Amino acid sequence: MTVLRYAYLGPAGTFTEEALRQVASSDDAVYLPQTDVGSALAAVRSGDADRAVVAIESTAEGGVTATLDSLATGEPLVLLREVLVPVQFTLVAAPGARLADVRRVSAHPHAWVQCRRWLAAHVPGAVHVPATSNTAPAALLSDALASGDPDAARGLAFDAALVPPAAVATYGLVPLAERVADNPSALTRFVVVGPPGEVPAPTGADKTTLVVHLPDNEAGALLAMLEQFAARGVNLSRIESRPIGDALGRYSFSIDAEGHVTDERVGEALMGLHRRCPYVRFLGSYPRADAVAPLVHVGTADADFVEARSWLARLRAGDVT
Ligand SMILES: O=C(O)C(=O)C[C@]1(C(=O)O)C=C[C@@H](O)C=C1
Repeated sequence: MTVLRYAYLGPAGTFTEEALRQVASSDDAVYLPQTDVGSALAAVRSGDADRAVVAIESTAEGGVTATLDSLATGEPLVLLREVLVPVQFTLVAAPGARLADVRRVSAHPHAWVQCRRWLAAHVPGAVHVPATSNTAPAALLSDALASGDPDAARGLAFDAALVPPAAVATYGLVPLAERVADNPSALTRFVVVGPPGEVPAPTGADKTTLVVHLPDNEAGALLAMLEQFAARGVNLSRIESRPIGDALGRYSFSIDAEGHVTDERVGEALMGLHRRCPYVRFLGSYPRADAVAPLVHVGTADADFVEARSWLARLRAGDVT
């Protein structure tokens, strides 16, 4: 059995690691924690890892821009699978700390956004100390407590940290508050990313992710791009614009479409994009985590496209009956 190496946002205990556990147990795979999403994807590009697991979208923030931007440029990578993880936090601090004394809270920027209202209500005026991941401050606090120096924890840049509930035990920390979240149903969507070369087989409930640039200075170019999907009955579940970065006003569209590249309607939409748009990057077709099959509208099933193509072939052969 090939043991795959997975790069992901560490240190241990992140939600990303929770997503990775749904994909491969640490008994059957090598876990390679990284300091950021860009490094996890770079490890796949350089061949130091076989796969990366990265957050791509959350109910709080929408697209994870570090992931979207890294996938949109550079050596091509493809998405192989998606995984959903419910997200709630535990506020941790050194033993003996009181919620009323918390002035500085360390948190990943996405965690901060997901808990903003809770923080305003329970630690009003607390300053955000940004962290590179949800467990980076947990590791710092744990090291400070383990050092045996009673002043080490006081010397940290924060009084408390928002961490994934599972990280509390991993780092031997004390919870100050649990189930911290503005939205108790918050979800983060993660993707498993690999080098190009394989497209997961269609399941009937799939997603296709694309990066599309529009022609410059063309009125209605965005509408024309969207029509490629609409005319073929392809529903979009996410579309967002990201700056291309070379000039103001130039944007790249990151798109999740329902369906698989082998579906006729998705294939036809892709051909339309290829004809109309200056740049289309295919980031893969993979099974939907919720396994919900798309609604197929009248005239957009595979058989409808096949039949329409043979009708056209008959017309071209002079058969107009
Ligand atoms: O995986 C983690 O724990 C992270 O720190 C990253 C991340 C993210 O990038 O969105 C993951 C889940 C939460 O939405 C907040 C932060």
